[in-house]
Amino acid sequence: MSKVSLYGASGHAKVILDIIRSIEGLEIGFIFDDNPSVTQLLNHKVLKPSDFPEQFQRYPLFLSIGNNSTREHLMQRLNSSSFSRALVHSSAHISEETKLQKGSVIMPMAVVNAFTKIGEHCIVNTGAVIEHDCSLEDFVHVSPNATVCGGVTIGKGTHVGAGAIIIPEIKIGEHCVIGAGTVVIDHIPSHSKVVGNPGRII
Ligand SMILES: CC(=O)SCCNC(=O)CCNC(=O)[C@H](O)C(C)(C)COP(=O)(O)OP(=O)(O)OC[C@H]1O[C@@H](n2cnc3c(N)ncnc32)[C@H](O)[C@@H]1OP(=O)(O)O
Repeated sequence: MSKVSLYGASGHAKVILDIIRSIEGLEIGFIFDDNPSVTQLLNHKVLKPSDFPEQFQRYPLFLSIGNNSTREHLMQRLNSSSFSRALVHSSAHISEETKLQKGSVIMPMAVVNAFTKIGEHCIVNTGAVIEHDCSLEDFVHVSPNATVCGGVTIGKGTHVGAGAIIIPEIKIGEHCVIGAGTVVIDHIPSHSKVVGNPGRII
C-alpha cells in the first residue's frame, strides 16, 4: 500500500480524500495546512508543516488546494521532487493517449479524451469534459461540468468556471478567469477575465 500526504485542508481537500479512497493500493499519509486554526479534516488530524517537519517529508505530497495562485506559490516554495503522481477518481474516463503530469487531479465523472496533455498541478473538476488534442498548462483548473472542445490550448494558471464552454481550436492565455457559464468563441489574451455568451472580456 503506498501513501500520499495532502497539503491543504479545505473543501477541495475533502474531495481529494474521496478520490484517494477510490484508488486501489493508495491511502492517506498525513494532512497538512499552514493555518493553525485548521486542526481537523473529516476524521483526520491536520498538522502544521513547520511543527512536524519529519512527517512532512515522509510521504510524497499532493497539493489539495483549489486556488490556482496558491498552488503555484506553494509549489515555488517547495522542492518539485516532493510531489506525487496524478490522482484519478475511479469513475473518470481518461484516454490511454492522454499525457497526465504529476500533481494533477481528475475528479469523479470527468472525461479526458485522446491526445490531450494535462500539465502539473491541474484540476479537472467533477464532470468536466476535456476533448481530444487539448493542452492544459500547469496550474489550470477546469471547474465542474465545463466543456473544453477539441484542440483547445489553456495557459498556465487559468481558471475555467463551472459550466463554461470553450469551442474548438481556441487559445486561452495564462492566468485568465473564464466566468461560470461563459461560452468562449474567440482567442483570449493572458490575464483576461471573460463572462457571458458569447464571452466578452471585462
Ligand atoms: C467545486 C467548485 O465549487 S469549483 C469553483 C468554480 N467556480 C466558478 O465557476 C466561479 C467562476 N466565477 C465567476 O463566474 C465570477 O462571477 C467572475 C470571476 C467571472 C467575476 O467575478 P468578479 O470579478 O467579482 O466580477 P463581478 O461579480 O463584479 O461582475 C462584473 C460583471 O460581470 C458580470 N458577471 C460576473 N460573472 C458572470 C458570469 N459568470 N456570467 C455572466 N456575467 C457575469 C456581472 O453581472 C457584472 O456585470 P455588470 O458590470 O454589467 O454589472
